[in-house]
Amino acid sequence: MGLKLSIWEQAARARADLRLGAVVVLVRGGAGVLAAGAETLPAERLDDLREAGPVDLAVTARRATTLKARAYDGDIARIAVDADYDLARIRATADPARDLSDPMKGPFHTRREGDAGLHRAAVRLAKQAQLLPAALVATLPSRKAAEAVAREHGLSLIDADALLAAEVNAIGMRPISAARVPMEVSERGRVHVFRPEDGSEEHYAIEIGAPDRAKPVLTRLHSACFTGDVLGSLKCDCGPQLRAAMKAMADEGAGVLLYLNQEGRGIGLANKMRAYSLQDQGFDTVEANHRLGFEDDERDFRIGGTILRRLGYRAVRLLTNNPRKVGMMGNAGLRVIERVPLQVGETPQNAHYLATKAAKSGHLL
Ligand SMILES: Nc1nc2c(ncn2[C@@H]2O[C@H](COP(=O)(O)OP(=O)(O)OP(=O)(O)O)[C@@H](O)[C@H]2O)c(=O)[nH]1
Ligand SMILES: [Zn+2]
Repeated sequence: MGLKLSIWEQAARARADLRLGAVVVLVRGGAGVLAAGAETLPAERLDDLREAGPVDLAVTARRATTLKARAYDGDIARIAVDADYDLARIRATADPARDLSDPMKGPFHTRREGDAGLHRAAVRLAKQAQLLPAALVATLPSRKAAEAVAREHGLSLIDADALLAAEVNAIGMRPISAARVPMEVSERGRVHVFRPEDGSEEHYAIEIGAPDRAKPVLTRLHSACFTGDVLGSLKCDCGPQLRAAMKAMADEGAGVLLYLNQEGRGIGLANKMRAYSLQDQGFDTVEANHRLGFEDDERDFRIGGTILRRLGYRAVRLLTNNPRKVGMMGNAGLRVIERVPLQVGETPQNAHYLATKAAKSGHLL
């Protein structure tokens, strides 16, 4: 029957479940677990997890470093949640907000026996759901037992290997709608909305002027920055970059702006504000992401390449200072004929931020 959910559909549903505080079931080989977001799980469900089996808090190796917990599983650490751990302590372990004012209550016991594949998938789902990258994981006796729990309680059931494998392929993008939007910089504007086939956030392509598909088009891959784009925040250079890119396209008579909903370099606005709060405590933009348990950049720029190809473009002149964007466009089958620097909007408030990106994230000055 065609009613069976695809791995994308299962993952989209599980992301929504985690955001709500619901428990999902993950299976791999003969093993199965219950998994939940450390940030969202209600207190009464922690007792249910404990009844089901031994509970771990799965965090990234980045977060484990801050906690001084040993990560035996490469990118993941499995912290044993002892019986005396309450939810407040679990959340304080996952959330760095009070690392300084309320220093960690370690030492932590991290597991090294057994396999972390299910924990890795749980953290991956939490990241995709734009929650703190930390998951509570209760190990069940077997895959069969896990499947029975999923059936009995109507919980989402996902194969962990299929979830992690699905990310390897670039996501398909469906064009949904498009219309003319005259703008201040150019009366000839056209906004296209694309919907990813994995049910994640929509992205936009804005054609300015009259781009010729036979020639390399002036292009900007812009990641959403609510604070910079909308509020005019002085902490970053996003707003000035956005406007300068649009003006360059208008001056040239043609260009494509890709407005990608990857707020906070892919961690979402809630986590970005957590990162800003850490920056208020003295950490730089990269350290703040790491303390939260994220990489400094969690974006997948293949999205932009896929959209450009759908629109019929094959070669670009890319407005950016970020060499990773150039590399990823190449991976998505777009030829980058030229990198066009985009250095605007330096303020006293963002000078340190820009210097950090140059020193630690490879941005070109
Ligand atoms: N996590 C995090 N994200 C931030 C911070 N400051 C800005 N951002 C996000 O960074 C992204 C802006 O990056 P871009 O300007 O697209 O890209 P870039 O990597 O700086 O490369 P350029 O093309 O050279 O501008 C947006 O998604 C912002 O929301 C921060 O301190 N922490
Ligand atoms: Zn910004």
